[in-house]
Amino acid sequence: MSLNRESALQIARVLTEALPYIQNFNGRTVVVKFGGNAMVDPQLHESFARDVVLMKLVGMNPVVVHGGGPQIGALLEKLNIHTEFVNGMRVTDAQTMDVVEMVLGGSVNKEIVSSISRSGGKAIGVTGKDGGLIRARKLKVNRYSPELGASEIIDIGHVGEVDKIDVGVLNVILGSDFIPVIAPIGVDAEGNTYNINADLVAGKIAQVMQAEKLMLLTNVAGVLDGEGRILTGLTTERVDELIADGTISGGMLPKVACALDAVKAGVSSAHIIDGRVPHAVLLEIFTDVGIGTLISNRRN
Ligand SMILES: Nc1ncnc2c1ncn2[C@@H]1O[C@H](COP(=O)(O)OP(=O)(O)O)[C@@H](O)[C@H]1O
Ligand SMILES: CC(=O)N[C@@H](CCC(=O)OP(=O)(O)O)C(=O)O
Repeated sequence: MSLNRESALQIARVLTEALPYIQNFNGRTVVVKFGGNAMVDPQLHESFARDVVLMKLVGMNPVVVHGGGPQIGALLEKLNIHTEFVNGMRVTDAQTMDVVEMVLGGSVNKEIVSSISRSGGKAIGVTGKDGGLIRARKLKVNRYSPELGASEIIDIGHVGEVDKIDVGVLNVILGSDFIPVIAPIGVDAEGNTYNINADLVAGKIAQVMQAEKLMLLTNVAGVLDGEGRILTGLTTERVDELIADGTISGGMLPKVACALDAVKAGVSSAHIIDGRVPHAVLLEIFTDVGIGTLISNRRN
């Protein structure tokens, strides 16, 4: 390949721009949540895997947590099983739980492991059941009832929240130089299985690992305001306002909540980024280009 001087300098500029980031992030943990929507496109899948492998090769510790909502939805539809969401969480009866476990712990998890391997990396795929990685408890969901004129706690079945993460399991995987790829399924002390929103798992793992960054890849440009404009930075106060006035709703609720919890608990920064942009992870980590919403713990 022959390059003219201008193009060669441009490439060199981009590479040198990455240098301080490579130095700062050396040995640091970065938790990346790969959403089910971004996985649907094979090219995005491939570019995501390459970004993660590159992070590992330059000395970072990427930890991948994945979703799979659309993939679960597709199998439920094939099986003629009705599904619905409350506050961004899938109502999960016993039959749905079986499908969730099959899809998240099976095809989705293994597809990510094999794309990382095709890109030259080494990954180990686990669910939260493996090694007792994710101890879960049943999630209590509050929903406003117009009939009662107040909020009520409703039962949405086998949906969990993280009770405890066993960091030892992650350290064994990371210590052997593998990239952990984690499906968001947990288990309680009695052995009951729970479906956990992947954003919540990513946020908790970032907290217990005291990660440098939590990155939540999604299918929108970031958190949007009422006019559809991207909000590049969000503070605790602003988030509260946007939830109260209904601007942040549905699947964005758990994302924003866990990003805030993570930064409050010591994670240096949390980002909600556009997973539809090829190499979104790479751009966020190694360049000055901002491609989503940065959530910080600052109060104005
Ligand atoms: N203020 C907001 N800004 C952006 N997206 C929002 C907002 N409020 C609700 N959403 C919805 O949240 C969705 C992202 O959540 P979700 O579908 O669960 O994504 P993922 O599969 O990536 O976890 C967006 O596609 C959008 O429909
Ligand atoms: C409780 C709950 O809602 N669990 C999610 C788990 C998968 C997930 O979070 O997938 P995405 O990140 O692709 O949305 C679900 O059943 O869809």
